[in-house]
Amino acid sequence: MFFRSFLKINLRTLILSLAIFSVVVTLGNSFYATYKVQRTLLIDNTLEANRVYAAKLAEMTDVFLNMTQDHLAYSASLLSSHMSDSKMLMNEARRLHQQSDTFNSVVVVNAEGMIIATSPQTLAIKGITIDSPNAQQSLKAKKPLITDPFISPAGNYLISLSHPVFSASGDYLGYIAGTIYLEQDNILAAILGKHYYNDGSYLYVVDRHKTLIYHPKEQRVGQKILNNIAIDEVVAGRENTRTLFNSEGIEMLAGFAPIQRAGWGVIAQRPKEATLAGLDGHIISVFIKSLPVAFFTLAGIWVSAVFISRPLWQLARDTTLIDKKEVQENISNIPSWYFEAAQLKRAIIKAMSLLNDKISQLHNDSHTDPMTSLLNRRGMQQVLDQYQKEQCSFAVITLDIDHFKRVNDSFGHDVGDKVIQALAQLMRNNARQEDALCRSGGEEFMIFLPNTKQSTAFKVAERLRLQVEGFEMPTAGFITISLGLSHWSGEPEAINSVLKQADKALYLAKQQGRNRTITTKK
Ligand SMILES: Nc1nc2c(ncn2[C@@H]2O[C@H](COP(=O)(O)OP(=O)(O)OP(=O)(O)O)[C@@H](O)[C@H]2O)c(=O)[nH]1
Repeated sequence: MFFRSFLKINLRTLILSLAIFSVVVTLGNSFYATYKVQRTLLIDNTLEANRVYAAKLAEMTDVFLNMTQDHLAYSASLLSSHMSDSKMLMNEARRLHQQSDTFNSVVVVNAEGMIIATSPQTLAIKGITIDSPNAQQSLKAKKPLITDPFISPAGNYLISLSHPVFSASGDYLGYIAGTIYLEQDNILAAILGKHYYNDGSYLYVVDRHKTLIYHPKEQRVGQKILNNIAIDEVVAGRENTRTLFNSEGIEMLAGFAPIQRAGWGVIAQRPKEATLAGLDGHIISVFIKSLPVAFFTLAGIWVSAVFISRPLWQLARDTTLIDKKEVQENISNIPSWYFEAAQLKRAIIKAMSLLNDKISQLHNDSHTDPMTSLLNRRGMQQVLDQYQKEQCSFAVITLDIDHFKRVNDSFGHDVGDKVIQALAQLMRNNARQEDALCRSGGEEFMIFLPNTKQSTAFKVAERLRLQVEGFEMPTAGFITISLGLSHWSGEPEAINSVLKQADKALYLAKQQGRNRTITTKK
């Protein structure tokens, strides 16, 4: 069923459908590929931008920590011969504290762990011996150190950078330490704590134990984060990018880098949704911009489809009217501008002319007598139908060879045939172009003379009779014919009755002695 209706689709529709299908598939595929490429590009670029940003901050933090350690080292060298000079200790602590916003406080601790100088002095911890494990890290280390975050005796959440103080003879005398409060303003907070994103992006810093040191949500500072692949990697010292879900289940594009000096990690991340937010609009604008070209392409295809299919369509249409007279000329006039159409047109024209020849030959064969090439009874009937249709008056002569049996009997059938053919030729010689000659039976003939008066027809009959009489037939010699004549002047008289009258006249001619022409009396 489908196949049958499929066959009825015309070539133009087929070309158009195929072209539209190809255009839609190609465009759709291009949009999909563009979307995919843009999406991957946006994600990769964002991941890379976050990694670079995190790496830059990590590098700046490393530079800052190195510089800070250098400052502490310088102070430690100044204090090595003045650890018992409390005024000197106090002045150096103040200088270090006040020269920049690096430290929130500075303390000097002796080898026994007792705080012997502070700045600011309001700290009120001078004389206290430190006992918390975190605070004791610097004492035990006896080398430059950045502590893990801890809560100070004064209740601040901080980290401490310390440098040991040795005497000229190399004895350990204590250390000088600067503290950086993680929840207050200072240079490190300015580097790591303040960022100006407004699209849901943010940055945070973890220490070597995966504890948050800086985070935009201050309440989360101090929280330990487990099950975060970015944090796992960055504390292992790797700089990389990752797509992950944050604690709120939001998909994030994270770039991270370690701060080598402290063993911390900086993680910069942006929501994937915010990254891709503009992409749909971008693709829609690409689609809208490509519409005019798509429209003109389709219009071009449509025009081409019409142009290409027209010759074939015209050929197909005209071949369905093959029985119409003017079809061959119409087909010849079809402009077939490409090879296949031209070949097809040529083949159709050739087939049609062969067919017409064959048909007219068959028509001739079925309407003529093969021996004499005169009309047979079918041909005669066609002529009569034509006269009747056109109301064309005519005279009819029926004629018959006299004693033809004798010819056959005396000379044989072949000679008889030759006589019949010779008589047919004599009839032809006597006839006008418009006369119709017919062999109506074995040795019986009829001559139809359109638009001819009975008297004229009589003269024609007599002329023929005399010619036959005077003509020597091959082998058989001389013969005679008898003729009967009648006339049809149009309706209402039936044509058949006119033929019967002619037959009757012939019969009379035979009866009256043969070799004569008899006209019917009306
Ligand atoms: N050779 C030959 N003979 C034919 C043909 N058709 C009919 N005949 C013969 O024509 C003869 C007609 O004979 P008849 O009907 O007796 O008439 P006829 O001998 O001509 O005598 P009338 O017509 O009375 O003068 C028959 O012998 C047929 O066999 C033909 O095609 N060829």
